[in-house]
Amino acid sequence: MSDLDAFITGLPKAELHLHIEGSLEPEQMFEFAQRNGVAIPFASVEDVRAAYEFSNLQDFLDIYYAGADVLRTEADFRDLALAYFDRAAADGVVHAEIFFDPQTHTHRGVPFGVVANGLLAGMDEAQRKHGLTSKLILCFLRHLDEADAFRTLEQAQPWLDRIDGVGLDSSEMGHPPAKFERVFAAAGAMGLKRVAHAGEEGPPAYIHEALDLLQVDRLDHGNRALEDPALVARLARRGMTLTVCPLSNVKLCNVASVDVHPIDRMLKLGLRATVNSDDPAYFGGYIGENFRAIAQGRGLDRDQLATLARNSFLGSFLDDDAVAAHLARLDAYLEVV
Ligand code: HPA
Ligand SMILES: [Zn+2]
Repeated sequence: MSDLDAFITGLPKAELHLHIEGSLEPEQMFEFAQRNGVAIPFASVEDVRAAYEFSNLQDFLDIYYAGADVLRTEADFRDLALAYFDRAAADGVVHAEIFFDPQTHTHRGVPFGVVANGLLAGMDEAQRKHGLTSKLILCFLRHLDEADAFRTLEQAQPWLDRIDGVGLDSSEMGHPPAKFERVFAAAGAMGLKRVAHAGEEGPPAYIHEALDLLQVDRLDHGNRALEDPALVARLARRGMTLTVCPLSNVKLCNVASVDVHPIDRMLKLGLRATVNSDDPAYFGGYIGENFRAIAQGRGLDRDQLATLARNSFLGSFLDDDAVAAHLARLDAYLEVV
């Protein structure tokens, strides 16, 4: 391992943009398919990996929703979550705020509680096993309508003490944040944090809507804000956290390569950017790989990498004392390396 690899791995960090269904590795897809008696349209793990060539978000989503069909039982969701936390812990993640897509499961007959209880069991186990803390964010699928999102929020009621926020994901183009203004207001009134994918493929106007209509506490991706200087200034002034996902941006053809990724431009513009893995099983790497890819591609130095890690704690939904404790641990690490 090079010095830089070791520095990145040891850097305490939080992951703020991770779809747990997107951590389903091909090997696990076969394992779950077999134990649940589910047929999958692939002959081998290599076949699955070969299918992961995407030219846009929708290409990926089609295969991602198909893959999720092997997830049936509480044990599946627990094992899925724990496998992610094992990898995250090995990459120096000490806190993770993970997304789940309940509608992907309830629409095929898997009850909300099976999903939530399984994930929560995995989260509890990760805390015992690794000391890794986590929070759960319920994402509404934006290609479905708002009434469906309201039904999902209703189904979540018994678990709201263990769910920290709501998010908005799936096909962005043609499904602007405005479509979900009322359900986000309802979630906010319940005390839930609010985040939304915006500006991944969609225009800067969608980011304005996420801020103005959804009142988001954090912005997922946000890359296309760079096209709108007034928006950049607004985000910087507010200290809005952007959960940037470099390998995802490249795999979904939103950025040509990590060599031209705008992560350092975002930092220079005063944006509170963070590095995250999005759907690591599909996009070629977990958070450590994302850090390494941009460090190499953009020649980031240790100070810039440390800023990205610091931003991950500042942008988390942890309370002030916990954030201060993580920042102190990060500073202590930077003192000794
Ligand atoms: O990268 C993504 N973008 C939008 N929706 C998603 N759902 C899973 N991953 C993604
Ligand atoms: Zn995402």
